Amino acid sequence: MKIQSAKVIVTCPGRNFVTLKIETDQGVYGIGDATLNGRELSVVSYLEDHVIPCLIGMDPQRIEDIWQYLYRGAYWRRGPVTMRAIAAVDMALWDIKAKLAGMPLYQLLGGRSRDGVMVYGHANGSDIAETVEAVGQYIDMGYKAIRAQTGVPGIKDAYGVGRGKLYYEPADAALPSVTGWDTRKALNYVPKLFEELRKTYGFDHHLLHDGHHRYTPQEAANLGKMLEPYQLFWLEDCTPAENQEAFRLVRQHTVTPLAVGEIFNTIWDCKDLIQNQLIDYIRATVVGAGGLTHLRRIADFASLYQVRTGCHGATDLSPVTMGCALHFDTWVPNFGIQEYMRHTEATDEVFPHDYRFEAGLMYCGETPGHGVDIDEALAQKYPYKPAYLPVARLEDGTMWNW
Ligand SMILES: O=C(O)[C@@H](O)[C@@H](O)[C@H](O)[C@H](O)CO
Ligand SMILES: [Mg+2]
Repeated sequence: MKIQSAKVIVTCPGRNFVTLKIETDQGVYGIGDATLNGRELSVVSYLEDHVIPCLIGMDPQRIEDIWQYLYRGAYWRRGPVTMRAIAAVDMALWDIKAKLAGMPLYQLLGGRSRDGVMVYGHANGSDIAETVEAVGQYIDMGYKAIRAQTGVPGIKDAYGVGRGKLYYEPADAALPSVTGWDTRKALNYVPKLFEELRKTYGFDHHLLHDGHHRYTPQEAANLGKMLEPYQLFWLEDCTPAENQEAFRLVRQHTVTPLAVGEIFNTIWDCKDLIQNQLIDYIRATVVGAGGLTHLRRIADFASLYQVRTGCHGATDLSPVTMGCALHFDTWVPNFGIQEYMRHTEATDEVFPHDYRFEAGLMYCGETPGHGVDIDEALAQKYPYKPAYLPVARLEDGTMWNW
């Protein structure tokens, strides 16, 4: 069997997605997600100019060998662009292999470890009252776990506050919009949100919060400590993680569970965090960390240290990634939770899929492959539209972490 052709499909049903389609000489094809929010076209070029020419004629069943070829053969290893391109190839090849085997992907990974996969949704509001109400709506929808993000008085466009209740899209402008940040104001406000949430809804639901890289290690430790009475499921991205050692300071001061990793692209970004038990959940994803082939290596390494998975699942990860993630989540023994930001109806029409949400859990389908396809004719109707993530500045104008 040979890879006969491959193409990149860029579509923008409300937000941009980059999809790789690999076709074999025996008529079976597979698709993979290559979306890098705000830098999409860099991955399009990486795939079209530097990967696809190498793939033609290769045996698509040699998933591992092709992964090693693309990783080692690039010479310039790692990074979000390279690893997303490798991920797209990897997802497409696993899709092909599962179709050839006539099996849903989770069977090839090792079969079911659970029926349903617990997911969490994104509740947000401009202030505590609105956010409390939004969390109630997610509870009413059946979610067992809810991430809560609130606007903060005195902060312009604080992170995580969307313009709608169910759909939240951070890439909101043709050039980066400027948002504000003030840690002191956030530290004085965020704990009050969770105090109110626990007072209103009790402790039967998991609550999560995303620090979105905004705090220094000492500030993150302070926040984690202040949140302890509210028993969060996790505090995510509490401080930038390039310096993995920074989490040791946070860990020393709080037992609030820590999650990190949505921007990680290989095991090397999280090896020290995991082996030193500095985190509780690893957020790396199928699309961000080189596909299923590498993500399961990260998960297996994490299982040695009782670190569980908590894959990122924002709207900028396409339904193809969500489909693959749910097969991974159905198999992975050290599963923690899966993020689930619903895609819009327009997106779901471009990417027909067999996964479903029911009573706070998600279920991958039984279709051979990862269960997601792309409607190419419909995809063509939504041309690429430049969109950037915002940037964040402190009140004195200092560039900060968005
Ligand atoms: O945890 C999350 O869902 C966020 O960190 C993401 O929404 C993130 O802001 C986006 O994926 C960035 O594109
Ligand atoms: Mg996050």
